[in-house]
Amino acid sequence: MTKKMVFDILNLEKYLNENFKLTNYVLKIMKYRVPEANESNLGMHTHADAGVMTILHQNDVEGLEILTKDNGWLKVKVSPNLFIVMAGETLNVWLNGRLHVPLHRVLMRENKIRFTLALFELPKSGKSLKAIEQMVDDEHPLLFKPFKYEEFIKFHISGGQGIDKYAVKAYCGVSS
Ligand SMILES: O=C(O)CCC(=O)C(=O)O
Ligand SMILES: [Fe+2]
Repeated sequence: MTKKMVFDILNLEKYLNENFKLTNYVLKIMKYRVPEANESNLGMHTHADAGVMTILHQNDVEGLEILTKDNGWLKVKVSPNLFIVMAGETLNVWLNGRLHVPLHRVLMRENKIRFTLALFELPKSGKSLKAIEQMVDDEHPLLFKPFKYEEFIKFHISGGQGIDKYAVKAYCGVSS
């Protein structure tokens, strides 16, 4: 739904049906245990989601923090009615950088086990992922080289991105 809204706003409706064939959905429940006294309270390090879109929902334990454009950490309040929708780096590859992809992390500040329900929209294997032609012009030069998600994952697992938090950008970003 959110992806449809984004495509509509950018006049990309005609690409939407084709685009849906490129992805799968994966539902995950994540459990974060309470850190031991001698452990860091970092539940998940700072990252951008590499896929297309993520929808997150939490139980009653806070912890998700989103890096704002002015470099502050926004602590997400939990609510039974709150679903967080986040753009991932692959969406921005298709849109040639038109979106802001948020960096985020999890800090375990409360002394409680934390659960997150996450629905990830992820690219299918074997498909070439590249900017939609309409998004590339003289004012918006190509920002990412075409790539395959499974090859990116190999690079990511091998630590190829180094300390770069935008892993897809580190993998196939066009250097200016
Ligand atoms: O647990 C959370 O709130 C965030 C999880 C997350 O960022 C992820 O799985 O990519
Ligand atoms: Fe994430």
